[in-house]
Amino acid sequence: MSNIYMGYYFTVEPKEPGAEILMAELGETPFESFIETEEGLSAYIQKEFWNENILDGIYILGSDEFKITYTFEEIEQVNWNEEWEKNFEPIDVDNTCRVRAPFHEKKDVKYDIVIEPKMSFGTGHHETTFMMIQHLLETDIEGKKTLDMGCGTAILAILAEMKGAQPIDAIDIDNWCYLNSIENAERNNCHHISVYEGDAALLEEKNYDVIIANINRNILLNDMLAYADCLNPGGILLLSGFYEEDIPAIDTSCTEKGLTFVKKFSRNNWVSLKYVN
Ligand SMILES: C[S@@+](CC[C@H](N)C(=O)[O-])C[C@H]1O[C@@H](n2cnc3c(N)ncnc32)[C@H](O)[C@@H]1O
Repeated sequence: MSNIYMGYYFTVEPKEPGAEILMAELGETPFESFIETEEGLSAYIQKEFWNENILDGIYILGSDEFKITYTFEEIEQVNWNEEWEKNFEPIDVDNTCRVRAPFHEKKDVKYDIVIEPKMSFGTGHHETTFMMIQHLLETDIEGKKTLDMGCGTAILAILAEMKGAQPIDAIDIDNWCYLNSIENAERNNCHHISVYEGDAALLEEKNYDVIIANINRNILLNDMLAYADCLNPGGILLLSGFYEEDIPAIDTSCTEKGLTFVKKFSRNNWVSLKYVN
Protein backbone atom coordinates (compact mmCIF):
# COMPACT_ATOMS: atom_id res chain seq x y z
CA MET A 1 0.00 0.00 0.00
CA SER A 2 1.29 3.48 -0.87
CA ASN A 3 2.66 5.63 1.92
CA ILE A 4 2.09 8.88 0.12
CA TYR A 5 -0.79 10.86 1.58
CA MET A 6 -2.57 14.11 0.95
CA GLY A 7 -3.03 16.01 4.22
CA TYR A 8 -5.86 18.55 4.51
CA TYR A 9 -5.82 21.13 7.32
CA PHE A 10 -9.25 22.64 7.93
CA THR A 11 -10.07 25.71 10.00
CA VAL A 12 -13.70 25.42 11.06
CA GLU A 13 -15.85 28.14 12.65
CA PRO A 14 -17.74 27.40 14.79
CA LYS A 15 -15.66 24.32 15.50
CA GLU A 16 -18.51 22.68 17.45
CA PRO A 17 -20.27 20.99 15.76
CA GLY A 18 -18.64 21.91 12.42
CA ALA A 19 -15.49 19.77 12.72
CA GLU A 20 -17.52 16.74 13.69
CA ILE A 21 -19.95 17.14 10.79
CA LEU A 22 -17.03 17.65 8.43
CA MET A 23 -15.35 14.51 9.74
CA ALA A 24 -18.55 12.51 9.34
CA GLU A 25 -18.93 13.68 5.75
CA LEU A 26 -15.29 13.03 4.88
CA GLY A 27 -15.63 9.60 6.51
CA GLU A 28 -17.99 8.67 3.68
CA THR A 29 -15.18 9.27 1.16
CA PRO A 30 -11.75 7.64 0.92
CA PHE A 31 -10.34 9.97 3.61
CA GLU A 32 -9.13 7.52 6.23
CA SER A 33 -7.61 9.32 9.18
CA PHE A 34 -8.76 12.34 11.12
CA ILE A 35 -7.23 14.39 13.87
CA GLU A 36 -9.17 17.09 15.68
CA THR A 37 -7.02 20.21 16.03
CA GLU A 38 -7.41 23.50 17.87
CA GLU A 39 -8.55 25.19 14.66
CA GLY A 40 -10.73 22.37 13.36
CA LEU A 41 -9.63 19.17 11.68
CA SER A 42 -6.76 17.52 9.87
CA ALA A 43 -7.75 14.79 7.43
CA TYR A 44 -5.60 12.39 5.46
CA ILE A 45 -6.20 10.43 2.31
CA GLN A 46 -3.92 8.09 0.41
CA LYS A 47 -2.78 9.79 -2.75
CA GLU A 48 -3.85 6.85 -4.89
CA PHE A 49 -7.48 7.42 -3.82
CA TRP A 50 -7.27 11.21 -4.14
CA ASN A 51 -8.28 13.49 -6.98
CA GLU A 52 -8.50 17.26 -7.10
CA ASN A 53 -12.31 17.20 -6.93
CA ILE A 54 -12.35 15.02 -3.82
CA LEU A 55 -14.13 17.70 -1.74
CA ASP A 56 -16.82 18.42 -4.35
CA GLY A 57 -19.62 16.52 -2.61
CA ILE A 58 -18.84 17.78 0.89
CA TYR A 59 -22.01 19.61 1.76
CA ILE A 60 -20.79 21.49 4.84
CA LEU A 61 -18.13 23.33 2.82
CA GLY A 62 -20.93 25.19 1.03
CA SER A 63 -23.04 25.78 4.12
CA ASP A 64 -23.72 29.33 5.32
CA GLU A 65 -23.68 28.20 8.94
CA PHE A 66 -19.95 27.46 9.01
CA LYS A 67 -16.86 29.24 7.80
CA ILE A 68 -14.40 26.61 6.62
CA THR A 69 -11.03 27.26 5.02
CA TYR A 70 -8.28 24.76 4.31
CA THR A 71 -4.85 24.12 2.93
CA PHE A 72 -3.51 20.81 1.70
CA GLU A 73 -0.20 19.24 0.84
CA GLU A 74 1.35 16.01 -0.30
CA ILE A 75 3.07 14.12 2.50
CA GLU A 76 5.71 11.47 1.92
CA GLN A 77 5.70 10.03 5.43
CA VAL A 78 3.42 10.96 8.30
CA ASN A 79 4.60 10.56 11.86
CA TRP A 80 1.27 9.42 13.25
CA ASN A 81 2.56 9.02 16.78
CA GLU A 82 3.61 12.63 16.87
CA GLU A 83 0.28 13.74 15.42
CA TRP A 84 -1.70 11.69 17.91
CA GLU A 85 0.42 12.79 20.86
CA LYS A 86 -0.42 16.37 20.00
CA ASN A 87 -4.12 15.78 19.58
CA PHE A 88 -5.40 12.58 21.14
CA GLU A 89 -7.23 12.88 24.46
CA PRO A 90 -8.30 9.74 26.32
CA ILE A 91 -12.02 9.04 26.24
CA ASP A 92 -14.21 7.61 28.96
CA VAL A 93 -17.35 5.61 28.24
CA ASP A 94 -19.83 5.45 31.08
CA ASN A 95 -16.96 5.71 33.66
CA THR A 96 -16.23 2.05 32.98
CA CYS A 97 -14.12 1.93 29.86
CA ARG A 98 -11.23 4.30 29.12
CA VAL A 99 -9.53 4.36 25.75
CA ARG A 100 -6.12 5.98 25.75
CA ALA A 101 -2.84 6.07 23.85
CA PRO A 102 0.32 4.48 25.28
CA PHE A 103 1.65 7.88 26.35
CA HIS A 104 -1.36 8.73 28.53
CA GLU A 105 -1.18 7.98 32.24
CA LYS A 106 -3.01 4.87 33.44
CA LYS A 107 -6.09 5.41 35.62
CA ASP A 108 -8.14 3.06 37.72
CA VAL A 109 -11.01 1.95 35.45
CA LYS A 110 -12.51 -1.45 34.86
CA TYR A 111 -11.54 -1.62 31.18
CA ASP A 112 -8.36 0.26 30.33
CA ILE A 113 -7.78 -0.02 26.58
CA VAL A 114 -4.52 1.21 25.06
CA ILE A 115 -4.70 1.99 21.38
CA GLU A 116 -1.99 3.23 19.10
CA PRO A 117 -4.24 4.19 16.23
CA LYS A 118 -1.77 5.19 13.54
CA MET A 119 -3.90 5.05 10.41
CA SER A 120 -6.72 2.86 11.63
CA PHE A 121 -10.21 4.01 12.51
CA GLY A 122 -11.26 3.20 16.06
CA THR A 123 -10.10 5.33 18.95
CA GLY A 124 -13.49 5.57 20.57
CA HIS A 125 -13.77 9.22 19.57
CA HIS A 126 -16.13 8.45 16.75
CA GLU A 127 -19.78 8.23 17.79
CA THR A 128 -20.20 4.80 16.25
CA THR A 129 -17.29 3.27 18.18
CA PHE A 130 -18.46 4.97 21.37
CA MET A 131 -21.95 3.48 21.03
CA MET A 132 -20.63 0.02 20.17
CA ILE A 133 -18.59 0.22 23.39
CA GLN A 134 -21.78 1.17 25.25
CA HIS A 135 -23.60 -1.85 23.80
CA LEU A 136 -20.71 -4.17 24.66
CA LEU A 137 -20.49 -2.82 28.21
CA GLU A 138 -24.07 -3.74 28.93
CA THR A 139 -24.12 -7.10 27.10
CA ASP A 140 -23.07 -10.33 28.76
CA ILE A 141 -20.49 -11.81 26.40
CA GLU A 142 -18.56 -13.97 28.85
CA GLY A 143 -17.35 -17.13 27.09
CA LYS A 144 -19.09 -16.14 23.84
CA LYS A 145 -17.53 -16.85 20.49
CA THR A 146 -17.27 -13.40 18.93
CA LEU A 147 -16.62 -11.78 15.57
CA ASP A 148 -15.47 -8.15 15.23
CA MET A 149 -16.11 -7.38 11.55
CA GLY A 150 -14.38 -4.23 10.28
CA CYS A 151 -12.21 -4.20 13.37
CA GLY A 152 -10.16 -1.06 12.56
CA THR A 153 -7.79 -0.83 15.53
CA ALA A 154 -9.43 -3.94 17.11
CA ILE A 155 -10.73 -1.67 19.88
CA LEU A 156 -14.03 -3.58 20.11
CA ALA A 157 -12.40 -7.02 19.92
CA ILE A 158 -10.08 -5.95 22.75
CA LEU A 159 -13.00 -4.82 24.90
CA ALA A 160 -14.81 -8.09 24.07
CA GLU A 161 -11.81 -10.07 25.32
CA MET A 162 -11.58 -7.92 28.46
CA LYS A 163 -15.24 -8.77 29.08
CA GLY A 164 -14.50 -12.49 28.82
CA ALA A 165 -15.54 -13.28 25.26
CA GLN A 166 -13.55 -16.01 23.53
CA PRO A 167 -12.42 -17.00 21.02
CA ILE A 168 -12.61 -13.77 19.01
CA ASP A 169 -12.06 -13.29 15.28
CA ALA A 170 -11.23 -9.74 14.19
CA ILE A 171 -11.47 -9.09 10.46
CA ASP A 172 -10.67 -5.99 8.41
CA ILE A 173 -10.41 -5.53 4.69
CA ASP A 174 -7.62 -3.00 5.09
CA ASN A 175 -4.02 -4.12 5.48
CA TRP A 176 -3.12 -1.23 7.79
CA CYS A 177 -6.00 -2.14 10.09
CA TYR A 178 -5.04 -5.79 10.02
CA LEU A 179 -1.48 -4.98 11.10
CA ASN A 180 -2.55 -2.37 13.63
CA SER A 181 -5.10 -4.77 15.15
CA ILE A 182 -2.41 -7.39 15.71
CA GLU A 183 -0.24 -4.76 17.44
CA ASN A 184 -3.08 -3.45 19.60
CA ALA A 185 -4.24 -6.93 20.61
CA GLU A 186 -0.69 -7.67 21.80
CA ARG A 187 -0.38 -4.29 23.49
CA ASN A 188 -3.50 -5.09 25.55
CA ASN A 189 -2.29 -8.60 26.40
CA CYS A 190 -5.13 -10.25 24.49
CA HIS A 191 -4.62 -13.95 23.87
CA HIS A 192 -7.96 -14.94 22.37
CA ILE A 193 -8.08 -12.61 19.35
CA SER A 194 -7.21 -13.91 15.87
CA VAL A 195 -6.87 -11.15 13.29
CA TYR A 196 -7.57 -11.72 9.59
CA GLU A 197 -7.32 -9.50 6.53
CA GLY A 198 -10.43 -9.89 4.40
CA ASP A 199 -14.19 -9.50 4.26
CA ALA A 200 -17.43 -11.47 4.58
CA ALA A 201 -16.06 -14.09 2.20
CA LEU A 202 -14.08 -15.38 5.19
CA LEU A 203 -17.27 -16.21 7.07
CA GLU A 204 -18.27 -19.37 5.22
CA GLU A 205 -18.60 -22.32 7.60
CA LYS A 206 -18.09 -20.06 10.64
CA ASN A 207 -20.43 -19.56 13.58
CA TYR A 208 -20.51 -16.99 16.35
CA ASP A 209 -22.52 -16.13 19.45
CA VAL A 210 -21.82 -12.42 19.08
CA ILE A 211 -21.16 -10.41 15.93
CA ILE A 212 -19.96 -6.81 16.15
CA ALA A 213 -19.96 -4.87 12.89
CA ASN A 214 -19.29 -1.14 12.77
CA ILE A 215 -18.77 -0.52 9.06
CA ASN A 216 -21.24 1.44 6.93
CA ARG A 217 -24.79 1.18 5.60
CA ASN A 218 -24.00 -0.32 2.21
CA ILE A 219 -21.49 -2.90 3.35
CA LEU A 220 -23.74 -3.96 6.22
CA LEU A 221 -26.71 -4.37 3.86
CA ASN A 222 -24.57 -6.26 1.39
CA ASP A 223 -23.09 -8.61 4.00
CA MET A 224 -26.06 -8.98 6.38
CA LEU A 225 -26.97 -12.42 5.05
CA ALA A 226 -23.42 -13.66 5.65
CA TYR A 227 -23.59 -12.33 9.24
CA ALA A 228 -27.04 -13.81 9.89
CA ASP A 229 -25.99 -17.17 8.45
CA CYS A 230 -23.14 -17.54 10.92
CA LEU A 231 -24.96 -16.18 13.98
CA ASN A 232 -25.90 -18.96 16.40
CA PRO A 233 -29.49 -19.24 17.71
CA GLY A 234 -29.89 -16.71 20.53
CA GLY A 235 -26.80 -14.90 19.21
CA ILE A 236 -26.37 -11.15 19.37
CA LEU A 237 -25.67 -8.77 16.49
CA LEU A 238 -24.36 -5.25 17.23
CA LEU A 239 -24.36 -2.87 14.27
CA SER A 240 -23.19 0.67 13.66
CA GLY A 241 -21.71 2.95 11.03
CA PHE A 242 -24.93 4.48 9.72
CA TYR A 243 -27.42 7.27 10.36
CA GLU A 244 -30.94 7.54 11.78
CA GLU A 245 -32.35 7.70 8.24
CA ASP A 246 -30.71 4.36 7.37
CA ILE A 247 -32.55 2.51 10.15
CA PRO A 248 -35.53 1.35 8.03
CA ALA A 249 -33.26 -0.31 5.44
CA ILE A 250 -31.04 -1.92 8.07
CA ASP A 251 -34.01 -3.02 10.16
CA THR A 252 -35.81 -4.58 7.19
CA SER A 253 -32.68 -6.46 6.26
CA CYS A 254 -32.28 -7.78 9.81
CA THR A 255 -35.90 -8.72 10.41
CA GLU A 256 -36.07 -10.50 7.01
CA LYS A 257 -33.34 -12.76 8.32
CA GLY A 258 -35.25 -13.56 11.49
CA LEU A 259 -33.40 -11.17 13.81
CA THR A 260 -35.27 -9.27 16.51
CA PHE A 261 -34.51 -5.65 17.41
CA VAL A 262 -33.43 -5.15 21.03
CA LYS A 263 -31.96 -1.67 21.61
CA LYS A 264 -30.76 1.48 19.91
CA PHE A 265 -28.22 4.13 20.88
CA SER A 266 -27.91 7.39 18.96
CA ARG A 267 -25.40 10.25 19.01
CA ASN A 268 -25.30 13.19 16.61
CA ASN A 269 -27.55 11.37 14.14
CA TRP A 270 -25.27 8.29 14.11
CA VAL A 271 -26.94 5.13 15.44
CA SER A 272 -26.03 1.73 16.79
CA LEU A 273 -28.52 -1.15 16.89
CA LYS A 274 -28.64 -4.39 18.82
CA TYR A 275 -30.45 -7.48 17.49
CA VAL A 276 -30.90 -11.00 18.80
CA ASN A 277 -31.24 -14.10 16.67
C1 LIG B 1 -16.10 2.52 10.92
S1 LIG B 1 -14.62 1.58 10.98
C2 LIG B 1 -14.84 0.72 12.50
C3 LIG B 1 -13.58 0.38 13.25
C4 LIG B 1 -13.77 -0.19 14.64
N1 LIG B 1 -14.46 -1.46 14.61
C5 LIG B 1 -14.54 0.79 15.50
O1 LIG B 1 -15.66 0.45 15.90
O2 LIG B 1 -14.04 1.87 15.79
C6 LIG B 1 -14.96 0.39 9.72
C7 LIG B 1 -13.83 -0.56 9.40
O3 LIG B 1 -14.34 -1.52 8.51
C8 LIG B 1 -13.35 -1.84 7.54
N2 LIG B 1 -14.06 -2.36 6.38
C9 LIG B 1 -14.63 -1.67 5.36
N3 LIG B 1 -15.24 -2.51 4.51
C10 LIG B 1 -15.10 -3.76 5.00
C11 LIG B 1 -15.55 -5.05 4.58
N4 LIG B 1 -16.27 -5.22 3.48
N5 LIG B 1 -15.23 -6.11 5.35
C12 LIG B 1 -14.48 -5.95 6.47
N6 LIG B 1 -14.02 -4.75 6.90
C13 LIG B 1 -14.34 -3.67 6.19
C14 LIG B 1 -12.60 -0.55 7.34
O4 LIG B 1 -11.29 -0.80 6.85
C15 LIG B 1 -12.61 0.06 8.74
O5 LIG B 1 -11.45 -0.27 9.46
